[in-house]
Amino acid sequence: MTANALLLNALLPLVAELSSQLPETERYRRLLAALRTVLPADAAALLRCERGADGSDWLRPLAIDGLSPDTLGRRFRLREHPRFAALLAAGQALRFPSDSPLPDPYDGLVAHHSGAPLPVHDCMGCVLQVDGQPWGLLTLDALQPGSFAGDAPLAALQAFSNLAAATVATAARLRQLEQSVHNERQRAEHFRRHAPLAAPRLLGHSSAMRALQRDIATVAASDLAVLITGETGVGKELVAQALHAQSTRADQAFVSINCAALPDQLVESELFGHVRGAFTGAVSDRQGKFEQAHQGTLFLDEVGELPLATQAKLLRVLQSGQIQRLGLDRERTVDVRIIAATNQDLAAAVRDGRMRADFYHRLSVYPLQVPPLRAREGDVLVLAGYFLERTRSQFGLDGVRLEAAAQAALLAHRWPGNVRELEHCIRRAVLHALRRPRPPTAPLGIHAQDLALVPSSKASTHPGDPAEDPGSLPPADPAASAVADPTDTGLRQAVARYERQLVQQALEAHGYRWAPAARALQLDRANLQRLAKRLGLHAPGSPPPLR
Ligand SMILES: Nc1ncnc2c1ncn2[C@@H]1O[C@H](COP(=O)(O)OP(=O)(O)OP(=O)(O)O)[C@@H](O)[C@H]1O
Repeated sequence: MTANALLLNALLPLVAELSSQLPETERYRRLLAALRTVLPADAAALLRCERGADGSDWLRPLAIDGLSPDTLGRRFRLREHPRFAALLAAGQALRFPSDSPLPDPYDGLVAHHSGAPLPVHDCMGCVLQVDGQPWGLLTLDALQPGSFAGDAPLAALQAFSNLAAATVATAARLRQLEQSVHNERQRAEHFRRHAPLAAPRLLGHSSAMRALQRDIATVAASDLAVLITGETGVGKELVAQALHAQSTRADQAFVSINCAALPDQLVESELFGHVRGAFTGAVSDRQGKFEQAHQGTLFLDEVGELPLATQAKLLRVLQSGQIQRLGLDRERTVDVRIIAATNQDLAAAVRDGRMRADFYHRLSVYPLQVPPLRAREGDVLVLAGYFLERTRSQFGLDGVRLEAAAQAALLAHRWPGNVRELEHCIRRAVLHALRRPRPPTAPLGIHAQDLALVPSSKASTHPGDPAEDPGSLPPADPAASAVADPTDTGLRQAVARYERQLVQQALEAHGYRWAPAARALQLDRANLQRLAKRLGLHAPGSPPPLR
């Protein structure tokens, strides 16, 4: 193989490795290994030029090959090492005569030769220039005199050094780029956490909503704990955001936690944080939601789901303002405003012993009731328009029109899943309407049947009837709820079909939320999820499959 081919063979993998995730030390080590395949030597080193605080110049080994490992811990002061100084001054590849009287910086450090000083040997090196400045040095030592004789080794070293310098420069740029991407991400994350929450659009002109808006404005300015109640999907989280956005804490964090979404063992660690080793799996220190919300607002969603023991701890935090990370003795003071929400009857939960009375009273200093959608006269169309517009722009449609019969159907429906149900219904209706052929420029018309609403659902308006109670199933569609005739299909299939209807109805009734649907079916959430999966039902939160 020619010298050039050898050089190319050694360098190509180096260039390829530039884009890999190799740590810097490994990259440099491979660079030296490649150098030694081009130019056989007993020792090679890559050293970085550095300037000390006192202005003196130093060389720090970055990678070594054939030198004792402790070399990596040394630093060479330039003025004490005339060979290094000569290499830097030369600005190009330089070979020292075998009998050069200049002391060798690697005396006693060559791995296969423990003696010092080194005997007569061959030594050459070359400076790596990056952006016109000396960046470092490559050095090669061969114990056999004459190893580097002739012009070829010098030329090869020079060519290698030029490419190595380019490699180093590119690696440095990649690192800078990674660093700036990392910094940008951190800034964005910081901004996301601390940016003032844009006041959410709490749509609705009904008198019930106007009263709620007034209540929000009244209590927002205070630091009182607020308990937001209302059926599932009425917009409790939106109300919490509105409270925060109108409070004096608006430019601080709004942190939310869904108390139903976490297993009991994790809730406390999520709320209060933990230190490394506090429990199995706590591999590092972690801030809890309270610390994240310091000076801001903490929103405890589905607060009725908190275990009793956690309620007691939370109560202490609310009274003292002191939190303690799991596994740490020390307490820290936090300044957090609590807003909690629930779709349960917490007073009943207190009576049943599922909620501590003291915790309940502490939370409900200022209760806010969000009205169900059916109690907001006319708002359903305002909201439908808003969701239609959002879906239109998501799907890149020119125009979407709600036909008169569809408007009437929306107004007639009782909306047990409230605004969330409406949101899903509109998205599903648009998808449904899109399946109909239409002239390319015509706006998409949403017909009543696209909404797939159950017309009988307004029938009952008495308090306490199934539709008033978010825990119950909505009135059933006669077609959907007819029990499958087992003689048609066999018992097993008929039962599966019936199960599927019940689960589907419960999910729809509860805005496709697992927890309340599971409660209504008297199952626990995990069992319901397994059952829905087995029955081939879609996940809550995603629009249901088209019928
Ligand atoms: N007045 C409103 N204006 C605009 N969007 C609304 C309004 N009320 C609710 N929404 C939307 O409806 C959906 C459900 O609202 P949200 O999650 O706040 O309900 P929730 O009462 O907290 O539900 P859950 O009890 O299930 O936790 C969200 O997408 C929310 O943005």
